[in-house]
Amino acid sequence: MVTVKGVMQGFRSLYHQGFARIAACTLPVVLADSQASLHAILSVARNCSAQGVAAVVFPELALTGYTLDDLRFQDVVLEAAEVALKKLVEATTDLMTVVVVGVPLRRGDLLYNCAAVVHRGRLLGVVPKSYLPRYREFYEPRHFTSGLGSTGVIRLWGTDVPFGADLLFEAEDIAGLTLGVEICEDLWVASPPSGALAMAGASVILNPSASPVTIGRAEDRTLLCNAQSMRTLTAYAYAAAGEGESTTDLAWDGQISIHEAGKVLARSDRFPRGERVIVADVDLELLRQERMRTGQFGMGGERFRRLGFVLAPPLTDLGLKRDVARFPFVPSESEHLKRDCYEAWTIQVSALRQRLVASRAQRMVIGVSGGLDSTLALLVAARAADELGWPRTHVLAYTMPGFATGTESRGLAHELMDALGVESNELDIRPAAETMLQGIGHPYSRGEAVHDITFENVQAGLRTDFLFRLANLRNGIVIGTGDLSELALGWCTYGVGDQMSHYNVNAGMPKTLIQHVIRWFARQEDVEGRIASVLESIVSAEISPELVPDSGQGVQSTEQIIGPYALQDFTLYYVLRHGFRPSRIAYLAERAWSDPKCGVWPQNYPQDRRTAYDLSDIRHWMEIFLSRFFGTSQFKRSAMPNGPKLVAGGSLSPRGDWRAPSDGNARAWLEELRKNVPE
Ligand SMILES: Nc1ncnc2c1ncn2[C@@H]1O[C@H](COP(=O)(O)OP(=O)(O)OC[C@H]2O[C@@H]([n+]3cccc(C(=O)O)c3)[C@H](O)[C@@H]2O)[C@@H](O)[C@H]1O
Ligand SMILES: Nc1ncnc2c1ncn2[C@@H]1O[C@H](COP(=O)(O)OP(=O)(O)OP(=O)(O)O)[C@@H](O)[C@H]1O
Ligand SMILES: NC(=O)CC[C@H](N)C(=O)O
Repeated sequence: MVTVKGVMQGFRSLYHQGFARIAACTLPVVLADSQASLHAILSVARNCSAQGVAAVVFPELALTGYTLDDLRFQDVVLEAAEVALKKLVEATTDLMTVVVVGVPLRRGDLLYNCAAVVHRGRLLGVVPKSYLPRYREFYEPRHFTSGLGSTGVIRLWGTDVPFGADLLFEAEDIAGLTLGVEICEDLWVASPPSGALAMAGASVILNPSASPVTIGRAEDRTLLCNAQSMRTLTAYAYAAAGEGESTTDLAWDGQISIHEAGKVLARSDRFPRGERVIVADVDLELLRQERMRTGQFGMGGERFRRLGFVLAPPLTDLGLKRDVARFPFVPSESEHLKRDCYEAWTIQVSALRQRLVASRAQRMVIGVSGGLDSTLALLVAARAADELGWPRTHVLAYTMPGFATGTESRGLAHELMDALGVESNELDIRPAAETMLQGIGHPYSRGEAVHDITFENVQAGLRTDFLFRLANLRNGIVIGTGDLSELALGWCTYGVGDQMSHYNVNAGMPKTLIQHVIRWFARQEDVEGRIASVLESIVSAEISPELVPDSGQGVQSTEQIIGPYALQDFTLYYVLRHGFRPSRIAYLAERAWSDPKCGVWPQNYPQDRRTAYDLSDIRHWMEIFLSRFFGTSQFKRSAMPNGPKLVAGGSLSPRGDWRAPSDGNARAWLEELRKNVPE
């Protein structure tokens, strides 16, 4: 990709970052007055071009109006439409935007319902509608011929223009921007043309429509657009006719929407008076990445003709017209968040229940620190016990204070174990830790204040050792607590340490989601007030491993060492699910995180944690993420215990979602970050 003046200049350009700006428009038509419609269409197209829009779609037969019935055969109407189309082509010479507009066109002795694709003074091609509805309120075959399977040219104003259902419009200067067109009913059939267009490479489908409104039809359209964009892994822009269409027997609501891989990116109000234009930046790199993973695209491309055009978009900062979630693992919409919490929780409980049955375990053993991870794991264990009809006392919970255990977390651990009615135990690991430190000749045993990794890992290791031996002693299995974010960062003690367990219910759980699941659980109707209140206290506390004693500078803060989980989970999501370049993730992170007043925070997210991160924070913490994720921590994941995948963003199990060499390095990622992200 070319940039204006070196790479850094393009950093904030949406086109440089692999997005394309797409628009859909509905506008009042004047029936059989192509000149008036042309005027309105041109004014929107000019506006789109000024905003850096790559392609805009207008409704079906927008140049004449859809509801002409037998007037469609009137020569005066058809000639005026051709004249208007010619004027439209000429008027776009200086516009960057590809204009897709519906128009009836004669080809030989036949009439077709077409979409004209116009760019910078050229009619790139004409796509005829394949499926003509003839049921209920529709009579299209009375006038039009189906374009299904058609290929060739159409002669207009003395020149031959590519014509057919086999056309793809390919931007030569924008990687991954290939446009395909289908028209209204084409989307409603069992196998829409956009399926084959996408398989052949179309990444953006534009659909000019004229869909009369009846009760419930809006949802049907949304369902179809979402499903088709998901199935074809495309962006799908839909524009339906509205004002000005005849209401003889029908009415028109002018629905417009832009979808991407199953999600609505933009939509406008329906039944508008006057024109409506929506604009969204579609993620071409995301679509390419998703397609590459499925390995099914790129087939059957030989029977399509590729018509090139040069978009030449500005590579300046045009903003980004799409929501970038601060927390990709946590939906901000409250009903959606509740649903995800329920799903995560239910998956954890059911997976553990199955493992308990299969392993014939009679008890569960778990270390409870009073922190987030072990709290969630304990809740899951207690519910699994209930569902199997076990007494709660078969959950053997151990709090195991070490050299740096705070009184607050210890207190919370006891309150939680008591409130849940599990078997509550306290096991002081310090005597054993002292023996071990002495045995290995650690300076701490000689009275020196050396709190190094060995000092930390002796404690984490002994806790695990105790839990495993207790499991042997009491016919149980050890329930793991380490979460997905810790696994990503290698933030756990390997082997004889919290990296290991018999079954880890949290292995697929991102840190940023855990607090929401615990809060959601605490607010369930059947949860006792006492349990709810201890859970709220746990969720509010600072995240700390409590392995190093407080030397007067406050409690050891995990996030000061490995970075804010908010940012690290952001990077993790895009690395794991989409394989994006670090600089692109940094660009997205800046959009999501630089202004705390922008966008929606998840419900109940504490006000005092609503922070901002600027690009230099993002760059700094991403270096740490990349070094740890690609450079030093894979060996811990390669040997991780079993546990269920939870989020669509991915899991890190080498048997499930993520395989990587245990002796890799982070150089390529760090270089890309340093080279392409401004300091
Ligand atoms: N590729 C590779 N293949 C095989 N072995 C490899 C290796 N790379 C390093 N190693 C070896 O692995 C060892 C390092 O790994 P490890 O022993 O785990 O130790 P390490 O990763 O250095 O330390 C564990 C870190 O996790 C933190 N932690 C521990 C426990 C709980 C929590 C929490 O908050 O939840 C945090 C703790 O504060 C510490 O910073 C070294 O002996 C090294 O030589
Ligand atoms: N004082 C403790 N008593 C019992 N178990 C502990 C204690 N400290 C740590 N553990 C066990 O080791 C795991 C990892 O510990 P750590 O507290 O260092 O960080 P964490 O991963 O943030 O977990 P949590 O949120 O549960 O504290 C805990 O989930 C818990 O199972
Ligand atoms: N113009 C059309 O092809 C309309 C048919 C389509 N089933 C709809 O209602 O949207």
